[in-house]
Amino acid sequence: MTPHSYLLTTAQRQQARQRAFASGISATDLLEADGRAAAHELRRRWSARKVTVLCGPSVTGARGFTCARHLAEAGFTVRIAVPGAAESASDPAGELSKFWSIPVETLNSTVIGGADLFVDALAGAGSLPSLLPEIRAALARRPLIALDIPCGVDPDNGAVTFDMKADLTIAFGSKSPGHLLLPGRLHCGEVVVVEGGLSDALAIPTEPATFENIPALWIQQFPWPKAEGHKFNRGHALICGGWPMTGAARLAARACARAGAGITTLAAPSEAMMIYAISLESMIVHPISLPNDFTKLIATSRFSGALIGPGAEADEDTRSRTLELLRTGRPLVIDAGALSAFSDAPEDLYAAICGSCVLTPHDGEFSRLFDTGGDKLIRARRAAARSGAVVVLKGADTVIADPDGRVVINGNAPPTLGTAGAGDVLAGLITGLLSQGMAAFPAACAAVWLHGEAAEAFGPGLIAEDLPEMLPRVLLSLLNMAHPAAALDQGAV
Ligand SMILES: NC(=O)C1=CN([C@@H]2O[C@H](COP(=O)(O)OP(=O)(O)OC[C@H]3O[C@@H](n4cnc5c(N)ncnc54)[C@H](OP(=O)(O)O)[C@@H]3O)[C@@H](O)[C@H]2O)[C@@H](O)CC1
Repeated sequence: MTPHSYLLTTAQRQQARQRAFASGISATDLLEADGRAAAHELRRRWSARKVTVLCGPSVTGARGFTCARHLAEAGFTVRIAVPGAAESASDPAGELSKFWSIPVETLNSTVIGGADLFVDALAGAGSLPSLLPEIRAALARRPLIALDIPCGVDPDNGAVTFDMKADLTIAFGSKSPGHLLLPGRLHCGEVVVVEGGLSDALAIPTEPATFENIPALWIQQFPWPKAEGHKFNRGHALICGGWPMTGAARLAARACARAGAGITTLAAPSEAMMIYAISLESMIVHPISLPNDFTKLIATSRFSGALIGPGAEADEDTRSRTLELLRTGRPLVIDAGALSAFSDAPEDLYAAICGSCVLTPHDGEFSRLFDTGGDKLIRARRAAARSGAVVVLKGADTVIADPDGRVVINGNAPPTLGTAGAGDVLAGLITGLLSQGMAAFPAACAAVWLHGEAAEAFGPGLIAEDLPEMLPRVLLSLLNMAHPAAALDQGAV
């Protein structure tokens, strides 16, 4: 895992600052570097104009003061406004005030009026109920740039207590979970990370580690086809099909094959045999008629990864098949009906999980199996620790948690992914990667990222069937990132 995708909580940032102080860097040095970097980013985007910087009493407020000075030196007409009495503005760095030449004013309609640009350096100032509606309305009429994170967004979990939306958020050194988790993400606008005063080395956090889902996290482990490979050693995936909802497993099977599985076998209820056989031309469809057909299939098949749940009834049959698959010890994805089949006794599922296993619940399925208290990071982390499986807690801000405590937050999913069958495709993608030997946590992260990229590449009008068909394009750009020379060989420019 690369340090560049670390997401730092407030406590981890404070610890990083303490490490910086212990290494001889002063608070003033850090704030100067952060303020200068923020001003540089603003100057890159806007020419000199009238800007009002709203500074709270926290470290973010101090960054605002420093940024304001750098903007003034660059020719901007700058006003500084603080909530409450101007004379009560604190100086967190202790020494910074000697650099201020701009008068500090009380935040009110007058100081807001006439500005072309606003900088929100209020983070950590609480919910600011004192910001009057007319001030908020004025702020909404001009570009609003937040330092660290918009006022009212909790950096640790994305909870929102105050409705102020930024057009751009400037984060220092790394993002925070609140930049990616909903609803906070919707208040951040574009998020840009600038290099502030804290070096990467100082910012590497103590546990628990949380990351943004970027290819650098897992690209080295991605199972590209090998020159000496053939279909039997590229991964053999077993997909358990349902009836009468056959679409779900068919979508999963297509995604699984597109993710690179050399062979995809579908275990099909005999009533649905023809449907599966006709629509999945390159796949092996294996009929399941008698009660022990499934047992025989998994005893004789050399599958290296399996999926159960899409389109399956949440009943005793599904439950016992899931347990049978778990007993093989081979990599397994448990989704949809196979998760809900354990609603009455989730402990039975936890007890049976061993080896490489991924659970892919949406919020509804999650609530049937796990404790729903706490924010999304807490819920996913606790569920992974409790079950011993990698948990993919789906949503617009999908969180992937490993039982060892690592968590990844995904940020590339467009709203079009909220469509029937998209979850089935994701389950198939994970299965395809698992069956090729990729470990459960990176496989889940990679699949979630590919899923988001495929939807983004397709654009508006997406239905789940489009996702597997977009994968070749997305995989080619991933190959470009991994091995630029190899991608050139395939005609990429
Ligand atoms: N072509 C096919 O064959 C297709 C087959 N499919 C198959 O259908 C099966 C049923 O899947 P399912 O997810 O629709 O139903 P189910 O498990 O009853 O949960 C639904 C309840 O949970 C809640 N809920 C909360 N958050 C939620 C969220 N993010 N997404 C969804 N629900 C959420 C919500 O409760 P509410 O918020 O309404 O109170 C809702 O009422 C499954 O096997 C799947 O593979 C489909 O994939 C489509 C294509």
